[in-house]
Amino acid sequence: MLLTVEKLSKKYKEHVAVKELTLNIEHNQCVALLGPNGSGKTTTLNMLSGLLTPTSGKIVFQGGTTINRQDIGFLPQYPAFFSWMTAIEYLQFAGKLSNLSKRELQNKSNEMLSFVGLEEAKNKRIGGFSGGMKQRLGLAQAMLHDPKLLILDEPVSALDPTGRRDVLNIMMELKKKMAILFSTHVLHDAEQVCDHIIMLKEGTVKWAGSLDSLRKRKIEETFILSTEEKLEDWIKSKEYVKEYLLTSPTSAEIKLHEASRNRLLEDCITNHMTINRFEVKNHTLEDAYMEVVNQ
Ligand SMILES: Nc1ncnc2c1ncn2[C@@H]1O[C@H](COP(=O)(O)OP(=O)(O)OP(=O)(O)O)[C@@H](O)[C@H]1O
Repeated sequence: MLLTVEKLSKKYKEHVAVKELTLNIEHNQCVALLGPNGSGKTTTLNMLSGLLTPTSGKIVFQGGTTINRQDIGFLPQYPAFFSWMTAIEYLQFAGKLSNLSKRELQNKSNEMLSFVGLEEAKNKRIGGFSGGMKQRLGLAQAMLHDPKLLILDEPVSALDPTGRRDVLNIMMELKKKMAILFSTHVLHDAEQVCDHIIMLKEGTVKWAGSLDSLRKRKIEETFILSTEEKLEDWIKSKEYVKEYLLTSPTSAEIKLHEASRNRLLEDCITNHMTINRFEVKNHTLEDAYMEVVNQ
């Protein structure tokens, strides 16, 4: 195991931002930390990257109790750049914190800039860079010392679709070489690059596992009913209807109490309703995600 986190908590005064969080990351695994705003993602990543001291709990990195900064690459949510520096100057400046020799740093900086597609912009000032270029430069900086774990805080959230695609593509390449833990509040972004997700809500893990197991999670059957008649009053009067959502005055998504599927259909027929549609709704990954989040 590359990283094991046990019962990690962080309190800001009386406010518990992260509560007894437990997670594991294997070598070369790509994991998305998924959660709405304020769920504790940044606080967690800052603790794992050594920027923030936990209130309690344990972080075990490669079997040791101290985090070796050399083994971790970190891209914060809002990286600070000096706009007057050029891309290559920035990498050389940031790389001084690593143990690379001057020559190694020179070679590595050039290699990383070409890896993130900034070769041609390497002598340009960062002040003129787009958001996507800045994020790619931030990635180059985080990878400069060949870390074993790359921690990225919302790496694509602030980017336009092209910038998003570029960064996700770079992450696809990087995950062949190292483990990645990145935060996002967008399920679709998680789906693009990783196989594992950890869902956070109000500072606790709501669910953790592979995307495939989330997809296969058995979730309550929902029926789609569409008729010529207005539905609301009719649905309300049926005691076997557990929940419903009107998608139009004549269409609804309905959850039923057990074994009442036939009753719903029978009732429609007995009432001489004109059925346009009656089917089981196909659940998407998003539905499974929402069900877990709302539990
Ligand atoms: N320095 C701080 N002092 C006090 N409270 C804080 C501090 N930093 C974060 N919090 C609170 O802790 C909770 C978790 O915040 P955190 O930034 O970790 O969440 P997040 O999931 O990263 O959110 P976002 O997606 O908005 O970045 C929030 O309720 C936030 O208001």
